[in-house]
Amino acid sequence: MKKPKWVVEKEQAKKAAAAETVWLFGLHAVRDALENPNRVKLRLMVTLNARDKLAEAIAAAGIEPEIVDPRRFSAPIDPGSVHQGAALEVKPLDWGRLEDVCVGREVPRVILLDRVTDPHNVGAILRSAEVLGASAVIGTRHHSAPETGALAKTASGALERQPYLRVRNLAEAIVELQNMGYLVLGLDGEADETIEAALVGRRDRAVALVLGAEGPGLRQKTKETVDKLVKIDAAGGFGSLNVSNAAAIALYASREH
Ligand SMILES: C[S@@+](CC[C@H](N)C(=O)[O-])C[C@H]1O[C@@H](n2cnc3c(N)ncnc32)[C@H](O)[C@@H]1O
Repeated sequence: MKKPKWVVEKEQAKKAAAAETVWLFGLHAVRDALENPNRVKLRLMVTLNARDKLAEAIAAAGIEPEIVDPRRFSAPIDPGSVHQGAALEVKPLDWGRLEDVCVGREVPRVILLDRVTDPHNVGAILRSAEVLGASAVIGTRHHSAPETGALAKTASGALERQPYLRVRNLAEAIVELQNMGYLVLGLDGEADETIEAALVGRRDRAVALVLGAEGPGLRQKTKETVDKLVKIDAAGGFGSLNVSNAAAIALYASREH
């Protein structure tokens, strides 16, 4: 019996967390990784059709592709995935330390994820973070989505450009950001104050936005460590947003308008 997609993704994430290499797939994700000079590329598998579509990027990367019959493409990547005839084995990117990616921009915005495990959500957050000009997305080393093909595909190239760091301890990272001068806001649908109200007169400050996991939301320790809990005002008065939608809205609301 075919395994459900979420089971396959969970297994992949477990393997990716332990493995030294990752398979990226899909034309967009593979092209952007091929074009990234900082990416260590190990093996490229393509159909003839995909090779033609990726010709420029393949030439620029100087990698010899292995041509694969489209009907036999499943190995070594997840058979259920939409690979579009292209898969690239890479080493995960190394973005360095928190202080390397969270300083340097004039008015930085950073997103922190408190155990967000769904690779599609993290991929979508990376994509929004890049579009909306965030400096970095920070997750936790354990219990958060590692770099996988599914994440890269949803990020649609943003994984190559948007720093994605996974730290050992989120509360410590929050304190580190506070020491760097960041105002750290925890996003919580039950908070009393809106994000807009919390930012009145503070838009020129560096801001970090902390979002919670799909089921449990922010952990108690995270709630106690942030400077303030804020909500995105829900017009309907009930229900919560998907975490990637909440991240995009919060990021947009926190910008210097
Ligand atoms: C699906 S929600 C989790 C819902 C969870 N039951 C809770 O109590 O927070 C995932 C994350 O998205 C963010 N979020 C969703 N809706 C929000 C809202 N209206 N205001 C602020 N943050 C929200 C929060 O960070 C939340 O932890």
